[in-house]
Amino acid sequence: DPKHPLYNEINSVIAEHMRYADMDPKTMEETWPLIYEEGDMRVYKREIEEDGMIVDPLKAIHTVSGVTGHEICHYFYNPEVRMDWEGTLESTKTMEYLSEDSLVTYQVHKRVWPTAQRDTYFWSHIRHCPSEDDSESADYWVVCNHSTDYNESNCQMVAKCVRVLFNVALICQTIVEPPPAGKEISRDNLRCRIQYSANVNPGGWAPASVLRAVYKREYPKFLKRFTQYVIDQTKDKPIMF
Ligand SMILES: O=S(=O)(CCO)c1ccc(-c2ccc(C3CCCC3)c([C@@H]3C[C@@H]3c3ccccn3)c2)cc1
Repeated sequence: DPKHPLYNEINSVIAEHMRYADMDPKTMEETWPLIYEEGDMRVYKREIEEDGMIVDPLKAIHTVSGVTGHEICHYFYNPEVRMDWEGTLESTKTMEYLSEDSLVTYQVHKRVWPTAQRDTYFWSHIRHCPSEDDSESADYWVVCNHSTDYNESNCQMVAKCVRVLFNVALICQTIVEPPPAGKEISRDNLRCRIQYSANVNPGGWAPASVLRAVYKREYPKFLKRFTQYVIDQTKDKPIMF
């Protein structure tokens, strides 16, 4: 029985993202042009236009030491800390908690000259996908942010903003190097493999050259800033497995 009106939609969007989980860099590079590489971070992008709109899908694979997938997803999902790490936002407002793992948010992005200011209205969902008993499958934590029009009429929107439509997923896998026998697991034994995918439709006219420059500049910056934020927030805290 659907727990709330978006329950079924969320389930099918998550299932779709999980189908593409675990893209290894080899397979990626065959079909996704690499646009940025720094340390363990690789950012890939395809150039796609839909009725004259730049809708370039983006995928990033990153490995971050010292944190778990649960911690990465916890801070990515938590609306209370969004402004602490999201440098491109002017405002964020939690409109409604659908359950403790699903909520609806309205955000206004900082204007990207010369384009009109953008806003987003989306559901967020956080989920732990444990590996099955056969332990073939891996253990994932997932957060998905997806545009919606659910109860939009209740939302006081900022005038003149162009609505961006998007579908974003953050899929994380924790790798634990077992510590010496009898020793407790410390953050030195942790690595988190992150797969970030973003499909963003800018929602209205924007010059292709400007958009592609923004994508190329903003995504790596965004991923670096967010992952560093989680490292800083968790370093003196007990590990969230
Ligand atoms: O990971 S999330 O779910 C985190 C929720 O806060 C998310 C991240 C980014 C966006 C996003 C929204 C608008 C725009 C553009 C479109 C025209 C003018 C602004 C962009 C462009 C790609 C560039 C960009 C990338 C990263 C950060 C900010 N800017 C991205 C949406 C959601």
